[in-house]
Amino acid sequence: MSTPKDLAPTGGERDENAVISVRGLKNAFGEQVVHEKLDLDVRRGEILGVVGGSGTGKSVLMRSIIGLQTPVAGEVHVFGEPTIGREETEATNIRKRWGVLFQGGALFSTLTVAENVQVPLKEFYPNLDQALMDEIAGYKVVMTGLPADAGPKYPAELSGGMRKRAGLARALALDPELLFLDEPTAGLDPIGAAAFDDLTKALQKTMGLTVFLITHDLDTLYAICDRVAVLADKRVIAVGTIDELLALDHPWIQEYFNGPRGRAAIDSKDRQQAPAEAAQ
Ligand SMILES: Nc1ncnc2c1ncn2[C@@H]1O[C@H](COP(=O)(O)OP(=O)(O)OP(=O)(O)O)[C@@H](O)[C@H]1O
Repeated sequence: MSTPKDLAPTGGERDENAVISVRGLKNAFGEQVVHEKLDLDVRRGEILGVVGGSGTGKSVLMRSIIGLQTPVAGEVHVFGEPTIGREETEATNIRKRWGVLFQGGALFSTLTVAENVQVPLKEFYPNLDQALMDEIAGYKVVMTGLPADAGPKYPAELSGGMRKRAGLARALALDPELLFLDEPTAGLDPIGAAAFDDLTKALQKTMGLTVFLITHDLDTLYAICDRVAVLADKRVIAVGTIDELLALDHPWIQEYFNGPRGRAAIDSKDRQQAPAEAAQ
């Protein structure tokens, strides 16, 4: 077996093809150090799954990348541009190019679905004609698999799965190149979760999206992630395909991927692939 060191991001020069590049990141809350010397590259066009035990700092990492958390030290580049300490106009120009689905959808409860989708449009393009905004919102609602009549509904009138899709519609409002998803399938039933995975994969393919996806969902990792980054010991200890990670001698990685749930996810993937291969 190899060790996590073999797949650990090495820092050093930024990869020119990386959409997100993190070097030497340190985050701390008082005495509690969450990240130390964390390096990570996310390649253009990939779905990168980000996993790690609860409290290892997956959400804090995402918040550092999108500028909601100011790190103690380190550098973050997105689209080749540094994101820390930028002037407001420069930061806005970078922010326009990504969309974020926060845990739970984070919809504004007093706004309808269509109005939620229009929030980023109004923020970044305040002079857009209302009719055009309605048209864009309607298109995004349908694009995420919601019925067209979901637009005028309020979040409280939607199921959990529909709320996630509405959050995704808002994240896609500005046709982003990069999408951040924080535990998108948490709380969904297995069929709803699989459908959301399919939607994410389809969007990645059709829009050429790069996706940074935090998840605990092993089925999601197997179904749609090109590579997986593992957070432990305050940094990314390894990043690679699941097969590459499975070959690593690390207790958490072995327990996570080779434990009962990991094996069930492999079985489920094998069952899904078998009919397709038999049909060939
Ligand atoms: N604003 C904050 N103030 C103080 N501590 C924080 C803050 N945000 C996060 N933390 C702490 O940082 C650590 C990492 O939190 P984070 O939410 O990133 O974990 P996570 O890996 O996403 O966990 P989970 O899988 O449970 O969602 C936790 O110990 C958390 O309590």
